[in-house]
Amino acid sequence: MKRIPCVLTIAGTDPSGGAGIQADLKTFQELKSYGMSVITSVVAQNTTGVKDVHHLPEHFLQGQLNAVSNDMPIDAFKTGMIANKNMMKVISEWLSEVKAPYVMDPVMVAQSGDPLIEKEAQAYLKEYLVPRTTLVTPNIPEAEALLDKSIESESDMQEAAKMIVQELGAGAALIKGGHRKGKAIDFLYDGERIHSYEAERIDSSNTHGTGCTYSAAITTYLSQGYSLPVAVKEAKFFVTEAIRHSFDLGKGSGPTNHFARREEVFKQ
Ligand SMILES: Nc1ncnc2c1ncn2[C@@H]1O[C@H](COP(=O)(O)OP(=O)(O)O)[C@@H](O)[C@H]1O
Ligand SMILES: Cc1ncc(COP(=O)(O)O)c(N)n1
Repeated sequence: MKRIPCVLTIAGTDPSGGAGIQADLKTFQELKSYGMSVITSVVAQNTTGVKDVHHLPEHFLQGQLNAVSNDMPIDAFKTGMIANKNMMKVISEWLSEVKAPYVMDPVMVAQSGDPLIEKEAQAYLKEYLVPRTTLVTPNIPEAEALLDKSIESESDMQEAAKMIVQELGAGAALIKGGHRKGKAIDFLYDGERIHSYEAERIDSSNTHGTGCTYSAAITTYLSQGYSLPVAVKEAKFFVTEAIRHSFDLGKGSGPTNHFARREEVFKQ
């Protein structure tokens, strides 16, 4: 029997289950790849925000990366929250040993506005990690921070996607329009052309972890051999349905619903 595709996330945690490692593993499972995880930081957070953060020591990050890659196949992987430069260095060295597609969600602040990465680390991320990616998936504030440039219009978004590839050296860039008004449009530049992905804006505040879920879904589809534009198209459908069928859980911005594509959910 052919083995199951194996997919890894390297990210921070969310004990309330909506974002970070927990959202990634749920997505991998739902979309039918074998999920694995390496934790960078343990975050005390919920739908209302971040209460506390504990960054794992570098040797612990290294130990987890070695434990996975010395033993398991990796068909695609993603990174989410990497809070500081020292952790980025460990990941950067590990990257030289791994040949699989790499999706980076350049996580900077939580939905609640709480910072998840040290300011000085942004430059390191840009210089050493972005050029090693297959795809980077910034939201608008993250793309603005990466390019030091403001992004207002759809043509600014497309221009930003091109700049992240042509000037920062990413393999491809997907600029997500979740933070704008109107339709939820994202633009992918894959080094050849711009692809656009459009969905209606759902009137919901349950968007905690949408970026994590989206990038995890793209990574899962890449692990299954889909091309990048198709992986993004399928993942966009997944995240849109996950927002549409979300539950009002918690007192803040609730989580998305990772079961949303299942037939029994559509029948409700
Ligand atoms: N209210 C919404 N309705 C429909 N799609 C949304 C909504 N909010 C975000 N999205 C989509 O969810 C995905 C995640 O985008 P975004 O919220 O910008 O990322 P992040 O979680 O990193 O801030 C994108 O495809 C975006 O277009
Ligand atoms: C550990 C961790 N990683 C990422 C996010 C961002 O989540 P969002 O997708 O809501 O911006 C988060 N809140 N926590």
